[in-house]
Amino acid sequence: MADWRYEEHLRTPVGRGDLPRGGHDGVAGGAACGDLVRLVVAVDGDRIGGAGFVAEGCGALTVCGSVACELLDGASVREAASISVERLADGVGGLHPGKRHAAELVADALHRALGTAVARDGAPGGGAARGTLVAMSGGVDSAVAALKAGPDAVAVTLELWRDPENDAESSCCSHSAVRRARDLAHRMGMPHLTLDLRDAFRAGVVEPWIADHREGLTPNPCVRCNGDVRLDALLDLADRIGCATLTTGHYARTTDDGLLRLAVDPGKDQAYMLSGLRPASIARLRFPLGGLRKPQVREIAEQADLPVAHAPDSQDLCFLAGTGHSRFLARHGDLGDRPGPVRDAETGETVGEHRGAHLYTLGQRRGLGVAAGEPRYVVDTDVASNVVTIGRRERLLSDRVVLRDLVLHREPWRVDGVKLRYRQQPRSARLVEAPEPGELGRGTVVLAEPLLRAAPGQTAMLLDGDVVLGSGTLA
Ligand SMILES: Nc1ncnc2c1ncn2[C@@H]1O[C@H](COP(=O)(O)OP(=O)(O)OP(=O)(O)O)[C@@H](O)[C@H]1O
Repeated sequence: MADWRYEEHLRTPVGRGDLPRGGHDGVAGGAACGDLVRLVVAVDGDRIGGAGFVAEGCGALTVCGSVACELLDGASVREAASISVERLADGVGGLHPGKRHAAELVADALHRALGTAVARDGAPGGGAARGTLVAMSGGVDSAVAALKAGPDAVAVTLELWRDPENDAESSCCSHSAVRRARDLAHRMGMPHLTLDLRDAFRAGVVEPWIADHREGLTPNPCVRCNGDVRLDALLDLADRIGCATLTTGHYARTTDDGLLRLAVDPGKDQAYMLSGLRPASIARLRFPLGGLRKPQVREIAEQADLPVAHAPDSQDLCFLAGTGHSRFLARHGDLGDRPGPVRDAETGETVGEHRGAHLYTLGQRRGLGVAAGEPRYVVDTDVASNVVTIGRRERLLSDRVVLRDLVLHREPWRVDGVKLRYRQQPRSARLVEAPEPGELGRGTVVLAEPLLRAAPGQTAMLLDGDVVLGSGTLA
């Protein structure tokens, strides 16, 4: 027999149709399952100012919406962010497994609404700062970072990408990753917020990535995402929720004077992805994994019984998961295949056909479809004439790299190393031309030994030993 509370919520639902003015929407469900819930939450300072919902579909959805509104009544933002699927189900003495779906949808709608309400109306600098804001992607690294975050931590997951064809569901950008992260945080007893950054991500990361391909560049969207999109939004949220610092699962370290430092594990180091950050942002970041190696991280996760202890590492750009590079450009950037000639740099002859110059990058060796005795590399791509030129390795060797949009946080003479690709160890180098520290400009790096040229659009990270002094973009 159903719990009396279930019947009570069904008969007289709390907050049904009673949507607070000035509140923010969270919607979950839809045509696929026939259940749809819209929850509206208003935030006043660090408390919930009001909550209401409308639901279409099964009765359990109305019941869970009603339980959510009851729990939200008079709650602080942190208490609201702690409302888990379990709490919703417990509110009616447990739910039949077939009805759990309703609690999950209501939790999705609630946390979407709450995240938007806090991001827009939360009190900046309100209350004494306590604890850290932990960025959880649903993967093992950020779960372990969360374990090490200390008391009063609040977790947040960014919803960055949702494709109409659902193609990135397995990646850290996707909605299933948001659910996974929220469940993990709630298991650890941590409040969790969802922040919908899809518009900013599309405008600030995906569109420029497509535009760069159109121009024949090889962009680095992770650097842009970390710098301009997600960390700024996360630090703003930290202010609004009353957290002094931001903790992430990046493999990187910081120095006492506010600069980035390479991680202990060279195979996992992610300082490159963060090298565009301003020192003011770096000073607020905490990287608990910077001194650990990946097997140690998995061991910690296993000991804590985290279900993601053996989750695979993310391999590709998050928004490409399940789609692939060329298909994504065709679908989202109208940059379909455009066959053209592959020329040999030595002879000038056409030696094959490529799929579109925008799909190739300097230094690329595989996927050229050209049989030659000795290895051939892409030595030039020209999107205007749609020609890809290949040649011997020596054609790509260079000891000079020109950078644009270069920013240094210390004097140029300190630079003694550079990293030109994510998966490349730092190389000895010095700067012979550079803007003043803190100013944006052009610069020239001279390498101690010639190196295969990296593609225009890639990031160059400048180092003094293992300390990151700044970064620029290959011109
Ligand atoms: N969607 C997201 N929401 C919140 N934080 C995120 C998100 N994606 C990444 N992060 C944060 O950035 C860090 C580095 O992200 P990256 O995409 O490189 O993940 P990763 O190394 O695969 O880590 P994880 O195992 O936590 O997914 C994560 O550990 C996490 O702290």
